Amino acid sequence: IAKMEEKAQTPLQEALTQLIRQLQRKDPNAFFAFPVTDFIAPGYSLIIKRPMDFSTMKDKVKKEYYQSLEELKVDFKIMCENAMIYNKPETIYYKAAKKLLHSGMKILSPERLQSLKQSIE
Ligand SMILES: CC(=O)c1cc(-c2ccccn2)c2ncccn12
Repeated sequence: IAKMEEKAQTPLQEALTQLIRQLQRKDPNAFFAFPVTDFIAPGYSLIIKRPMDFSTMKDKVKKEYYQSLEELKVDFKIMCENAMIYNKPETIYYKAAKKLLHSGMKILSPERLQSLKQSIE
């Protein structure tokens, strides 16, 4: 059976993987773990033009799509904003997104990213 070869992560990929781990801890219900389907959210793909979730972010890290830490921050904000667009304010998903966005902005603060960037160079 072919052994799945693990490719060594670059310093940037390492940092991105760590950040996603920290962010996902703030989503204990795993509402943001996987893409939202039209099955669980009727009409989702018609309303949300740029879907995003943590599994997609991890895939982008693996495929070296992200060239900077800021690009992860962009996707994270889109993910949270999508949930606050599709879901009504009184829903658990809207409230979870608002809370996640708030916690995430601390984890992805300019100061934190700047010091992380210096450690990668
Ligand atoms: C993130 C989001 O908008 C979301 C996640 C979910 C979700 C995620 C995991 C398990 C169940 N539901 C969801 N369900 C209905 C409507 C919206 N959502």
